[in-house]
Order: sequence, then C-alpha cells, then structure tokens
Amino acid sequence: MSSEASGIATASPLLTVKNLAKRFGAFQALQSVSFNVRPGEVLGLVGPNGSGKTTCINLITGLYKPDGGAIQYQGRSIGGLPSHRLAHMGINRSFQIPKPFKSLTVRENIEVAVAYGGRGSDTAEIKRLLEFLELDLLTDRLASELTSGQQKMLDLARALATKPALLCVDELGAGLNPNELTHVAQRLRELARSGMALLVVEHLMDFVDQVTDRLIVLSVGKDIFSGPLSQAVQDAQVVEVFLGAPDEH
Ligand SMILES: Nc1ncnc2c1ncn2[C@@H]1O[C@H](COP(=O)(O)OP(=O)(O)OP(=O)(O)O)[C@@H](O)[C@H]1O
Repeated sequence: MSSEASGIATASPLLTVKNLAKRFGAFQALQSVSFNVRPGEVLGLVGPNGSGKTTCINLITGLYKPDGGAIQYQGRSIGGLPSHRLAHMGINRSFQIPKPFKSLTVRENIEVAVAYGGRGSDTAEIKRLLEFLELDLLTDRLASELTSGQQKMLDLARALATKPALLCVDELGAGLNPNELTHVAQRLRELARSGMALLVVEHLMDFVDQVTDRLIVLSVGKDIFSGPLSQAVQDAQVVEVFLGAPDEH
C-alpha cells in the first residue's frame, strides 16, 4: 500500500531535520540535509559511500552535535541532546557494526539496554521481543557465541526493548543471508504498521525496495532527491550519483 493510501502522508512529522550540517575539522561531511519522517513511515536514507548517511543517524541519535541546522522531534528541538536522553524520549538505533557485551548473555544484553533506555520493556515484553526477532532459543547464550546475523538481531532487540517511537537502523541488511534478510524486512514492516517511524540506512536495493515507503538520496552531504524508489531510479541526478555521468563510462 502506498504511504498516501495508508494515511501516513497526512500525519504530522515525528522527526523534522532542516539544513543539517556537520564538520569534522576542516571537512564538511554534511552540508545541508533536510527531511522528515512520519509515524508509521519507513524512510530510506541512501547514497554512495561517504555521502553522510551514518553521520545523519549519529546526529539524530545524539552521538554527534550538529554544527548547523535543526533537528525537531515531536515539535521539540533535540539537536545536541545526549543519546541516553533521546532514548528516554523514544529515539533509538541499531549500529552498522553491533558491539554487544560479549561476556553477557542475550537476555543480559537486553536488560542493560532496558536500564539505559528508561522506558524499557518488562519481562513478558522482552520474551515477546525475543520471539519476534527469533532470538528466543538463544536467550541464555553468550553474545560472543552468536553469528554476525544473530548479533545484528540482538542489536535490534536492544534498541526495540527501549520502545522507540523513532527507530534508526544503520545497514542492518549487510552480512545477513537471504532468509535473515526476508525475515528482518517483514519485521521492520510490522513495526511500521504498529505506528513506529523508521529511518533506514541501507545499500542493498532489494531490501530498500521491500522495506521503505520513500527515499531520501544523499550525495556529498546534501539531499538531492525525495520520493519512492520507483521514481528515484528514473531521476537523472540520482542515476548519475550512483552510476557516474554518461561520459565517465
Ligand atoms: N568521526 C569522523 N571523523 C572524521 N570524518 C568522519 C567521521 N565520521 C564520518 N566522517 C567522514 O564523513 C563522511 C561521511 O561519512 P558517513 O559515515 O556518514 O558516510 P556514509 O554515507 O554513511 O558512508 P558508508 O555508506 O560508507 O557507511 C565520510 O567522508 C567520512 O569519512
């Protein structure tokens, strides 16, 4: 169903990012990025390596402070707030490279995340979450014993256990096998149906196609396109950014 048909397009934005900018020393990683995400919407953030996707997530989730622009969540300015405060407010994320506490079990890792998130799940909710992500048979395993795909699911579970209203996922698909990809794509869609807003950074275009309602395309720290994937692939500027200008071939 299109976002228009499902009513997402008429909901007020949960997150609004306007002219976001970030420098690392003299290097301007983000020049100006603007977009919004509505409840129940899965917004894809795509672009070539180094275009600024992870930097955007790091700014929205409080790992970095912006150098310019605004980030508003539920109408409130949140730019520069630390991650733990944002987790309490309902913003959480998964990481490109998960770093679970390897000497703790799956359950203990989630309990630590719940303590950090402040609005965390109770025991019954954690059990349901483990089943939802097919981690329920691994509850008492040490994180160090999990496959990389299972560690990604644990990282997602840690974020979900804090009951986010906005979930940012950074290259969740990378390194998953086809069955895991299908499973996690279904789960992300289910989360959106429940009303959660998702911001999904991803390189795998099949996964993007399955999961997202709409895309923002970044190129060298600027947003250059907003719309569905079907339109993005016909946009000359987007095609050039991904494939190079015709005379470069
Ligand atoms: N902490 C940092 N210090 C210095 N430069 C950084 C830092 N984080 C990111 N950068 C630089 O900012 C630019 C954007 O990086 P970012 O990781 O946001 O890109 P990306 O679009 O997520 O790339 P990829 O798809 O490869 O993960 C890159 O040139 C990167 O090297």
